[in-house]
Amino acid sequence: MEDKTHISKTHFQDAEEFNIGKQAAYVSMKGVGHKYDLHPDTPMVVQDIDLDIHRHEFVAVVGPSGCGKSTLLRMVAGLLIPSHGDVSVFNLPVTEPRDDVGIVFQKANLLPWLTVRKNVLFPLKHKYGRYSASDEKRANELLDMAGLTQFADKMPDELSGGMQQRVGIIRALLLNPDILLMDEPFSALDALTREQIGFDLLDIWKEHPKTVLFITHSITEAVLLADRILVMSKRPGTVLDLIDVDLPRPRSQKTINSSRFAELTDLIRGYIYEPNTPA
Ligand SMILES: Nc1ncnc2c1ncn2[C@@H]1O[C@H](COP(=O)(O)OP(=O)(O)OP(=O)(O)O)[C@@H](O)[C@H]1O
Repeated sequence: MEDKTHISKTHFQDAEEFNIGKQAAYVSMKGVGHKYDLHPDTPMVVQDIDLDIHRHEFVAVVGPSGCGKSTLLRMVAGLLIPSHGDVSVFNLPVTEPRDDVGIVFQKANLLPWLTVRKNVLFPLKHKYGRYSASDEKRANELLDMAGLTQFADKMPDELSGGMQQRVGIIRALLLNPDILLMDEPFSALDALTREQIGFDLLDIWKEHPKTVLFITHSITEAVLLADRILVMSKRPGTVLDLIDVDLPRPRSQKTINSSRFAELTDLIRGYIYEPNTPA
């Protein structure tokens, strides 16, 4: 059996060493573009993307459907190598998925034959062949934080969609990634659950700070959650603006009702619903 302590240190040492240079970007995209088919006549999907995401920053990406938001995330995740430009994590080119980068997708994809707690612990078990009592304690703490303690021994199909998505987030957090990539994680949820789970995510993020790249269709969700918002044009997706969300934290329902919140959402709506780029 592999020695987990050793593995963890090896995988996470880039982040640890990188922390020395605190000003440097955890995630960096320089001149990034991509086309899935390299034929000269095939148009780019995304183009000329420059973005630095710093330690513990929460950056959301919004843009019209098909503008390449998920493509960007997949490049940071190491699931896709850009055809143009450079993507780096901790100043290292991204060539494959990394253990210190967690991903949450639209569907939680829980294993239906495992309890909630075992689902959360599954990546550790899969990676290291076992998990420790302290891993289990941490899983319980995170489940508690997400209000899921009484569901820990239930099977996934006994949970609502919102609960399943919370479990997916906790599962990603249990590996303690330095970077969390979230690809429309709440888009399958109803509006009320979606808003509540957004607040839950902010609580978890406050207790367990991560560098977050969050893809969403929802302008209000982006403004509620993020420190900065990358607004993309329609395909080929380029950067229309990178907006500082100067709303105080902690954010609450009061934030949503504030005039500044309305100004920021209006600004982004203006970008997305105006014909910024030719069809
Ligand atoms: N594996 C692939 N092969 C070929 N084309 C792809 C592939 N994945 C995505 N595309 C195309 O790239 C474009 C951007 O897709 P992507 O999913 O990144 O956009 P998106 O902004 O996340 O979309 P949405 O908001 O609708 O989820 C789309 O036109 C899509 O059809």
